[in-house]
Amino acid sequence: MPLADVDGSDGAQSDGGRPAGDSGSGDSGAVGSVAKIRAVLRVRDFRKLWLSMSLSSFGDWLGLLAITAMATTMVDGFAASNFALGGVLLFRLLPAIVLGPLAGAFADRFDRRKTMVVTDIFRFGLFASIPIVDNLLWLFIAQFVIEAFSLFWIPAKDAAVPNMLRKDQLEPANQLSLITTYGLTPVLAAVVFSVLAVIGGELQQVFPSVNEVDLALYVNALTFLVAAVVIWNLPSISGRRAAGTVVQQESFLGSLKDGFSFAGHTPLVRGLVVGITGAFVAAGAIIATGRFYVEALGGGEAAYGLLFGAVFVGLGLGIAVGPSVARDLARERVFGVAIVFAGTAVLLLSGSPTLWISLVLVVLMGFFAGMAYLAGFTLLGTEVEDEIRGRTFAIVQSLVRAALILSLGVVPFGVGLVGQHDLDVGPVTLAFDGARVMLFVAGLLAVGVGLLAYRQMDDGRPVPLLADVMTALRRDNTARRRLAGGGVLIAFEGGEGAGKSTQVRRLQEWLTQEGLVARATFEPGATPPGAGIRSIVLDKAQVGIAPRSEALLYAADRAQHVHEVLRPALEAGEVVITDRFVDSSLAYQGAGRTIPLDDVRMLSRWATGGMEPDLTVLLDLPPEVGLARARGRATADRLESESLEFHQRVRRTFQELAEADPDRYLVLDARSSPDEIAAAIRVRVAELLSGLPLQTLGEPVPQPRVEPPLRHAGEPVTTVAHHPHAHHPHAQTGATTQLHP
Ligand SMILES: Nc1ncnc2c1ncn2[C@@H]1O[C@H](COP(=O)(O)OP(=O)(O)OP(=O)(O)O)[C@@H](O)[C@H]1O
Ligand SMILES: Cc1cn([C@H]2C[C@H](O)[C@@H](COP(=O)(O)O)O2)c(=O)[nH]c1=O
Repeated sequence: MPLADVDGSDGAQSDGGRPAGDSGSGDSGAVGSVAKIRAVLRVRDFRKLWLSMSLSSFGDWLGLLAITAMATTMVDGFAASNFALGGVLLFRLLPAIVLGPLAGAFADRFDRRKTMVVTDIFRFGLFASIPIVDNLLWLFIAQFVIEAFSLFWIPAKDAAVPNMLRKDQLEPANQLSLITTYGLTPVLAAVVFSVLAVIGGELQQVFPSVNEVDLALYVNALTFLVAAVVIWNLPSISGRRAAGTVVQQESFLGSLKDGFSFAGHTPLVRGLVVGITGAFVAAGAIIATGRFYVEALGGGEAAYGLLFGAVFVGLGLGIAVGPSVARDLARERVFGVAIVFAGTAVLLLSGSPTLWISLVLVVLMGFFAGMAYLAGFTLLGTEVEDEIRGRTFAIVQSLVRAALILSLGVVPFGVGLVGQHDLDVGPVTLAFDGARVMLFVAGLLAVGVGLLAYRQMDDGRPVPLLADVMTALRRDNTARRRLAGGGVLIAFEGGEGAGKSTQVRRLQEWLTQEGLVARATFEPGATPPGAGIRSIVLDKAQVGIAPRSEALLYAADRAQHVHEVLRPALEAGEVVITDRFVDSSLAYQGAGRTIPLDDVRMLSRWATGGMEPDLTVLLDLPPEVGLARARGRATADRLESESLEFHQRVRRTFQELAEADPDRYLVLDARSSPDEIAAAIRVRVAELLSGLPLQTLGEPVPQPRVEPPLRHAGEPVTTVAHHPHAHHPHAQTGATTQLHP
């Protein structure tokens, strides 16, 4: 995959790219949509493509305004101008049904950059020819051919974008494209069209044959020429095709068939196709019933305009803020759920008694539709392989247009067929009409396809939807990991000599006896680079380490620990017990060394990618007692040698952290006997693990007692019992049954 040129710090496609909605850890939620879009725009090739795309989109809207104006003025009479207008729209939508899939196969087979440049040049010529030929028939033909060329351009572009960006950048990139295409450029085109109307009047005095419509069409034509030049200079659009690495063995028809077969047999794509098509049938029904519906509510032109505008307000909001609302929820789920909600809004709309309620429902409907469209579009980019992406996009685009034509054509008949009726229900008389009935049917259809899409795409996720939504809304990544079958992280914290190592070892032994895969580990020093860091930070001879350097050293050890030990083990569904984690940095470097706590927190969050323990056991002990225990064990290291006040600040901070989040902490008096402490820990851990899908040892496997790396001379300590990537021959995943504390 080619690397696009990046001006800023953001990389292009890399293996580290994570699909939108992937519930992997990370702090992505904290990054606002605007920042993400800015980051996407720093990718130079994408920025150029986006600019040229925006220009073409602006031209397209301007062209549509000009063409519709031209068509209606070319004929006389109300009926004829309506026919001309309908003809323009029909000739715009029609080619998609026939040519769409062919265009997709073309995009997958041929160099996408060349396809886009050639189609742009043709569109330039055709748009420029309309005012020159100045004839309604040619207008229809040109319109048809232009649309046909657009059909080759769109899948080539849609399929090329994922090659320019990382997977996690696709959603903001789609947000940007959709907002530009359906929000900014139509408004700009309308403004420019009005300006051209003024200029056109002036110009006509000099060139009588040129009016504002001609001018708009020439400007439009020019935008395609400029886009062709820009795209020609973007080789990354071609992807691997440019390097000639794609060997086409099958025939054109064969690849076309493959496209349909892929869309029909891949549950995710099938779900997307069903959902998007059904949603557009419903959307068509809403457009087709709009006028009748408003009339039935007693509204006129202004009310219709308001309702129409409300759809776009909703759509825009759904696209702009939808991802922030959905947060970490898998986009496969967002898609189906959003369509169901949009359908429900339409169902309610069919029974709405007043225009104001209808307006609110229409905004809501648009909002969920926008969310669904963005999620679906992003999934097509992230989940469909480059080789087949063009065809998949094309099939969806064709079906969307076919769905619109179908419902725009059929629904008005339905409205007429039902007519207007009064229904006597006891003492009340209910008025119902064709528009409401059609809306009701459209709503039902949307809910149905939403559910169908959800079922197709949910693909056996272990997490119930409600729990998934709740944890996503709470931004609780830890709970999300646990729910998704990831392991459980338990941290032990406390001052020197509190008994952490002792309890970590005992807990690991008990869990293993209970048949779970449990791993004990520690900070600092559980990885080879970490061991080097440990020897530096604990070495009393290192007298000049600055507080910030010390914080960075511990953070570096932690980042490696997460990368090499914690994350792989958690992803494998293990119970991981760590002797010290982030809180130690907050207590020692934050309170002890007096670095602002927020700085230490930020550093740790960066190092861990946002990982948090599911449970922290704090063994609380007056420092003088702990230090005495520790000193009885070995000579004091660099931190143990700090003053009593230092260790008191450390203790106080541990206590404050626990007080701030009582649900996540178990605070125990470390002066109790080891047995009492171990028993209390077991009760709490049994509660935490109950029912979770964790790695279990298929049959009892005697745990190897690997001798720990030396932490304190002569001290038996907890160890990484298994190599992080070691395979447990008997391990399997299953819901944890009752543990026996
Ligand atoms: N509950 C307890 N009561 C009395 N002594 C204990 C208790 N738990 C552990 N000890 C003893 O205290 C000493 C320190 O224990 P341990 O190494 O488990 O503590 P630690 O918190 O891991 O210490 P450090 O943070 O300094 O590594 C050991 O000699 C251990 O036997
Ligand atoms: C993780 C971590 C540790 N420390 C300190 C705390 C202890 O004094 C030593 C580790 O020694 P142990 O015997 O293995 O507990 O390091 C720290 O200051 N900051 C941290 O983030």
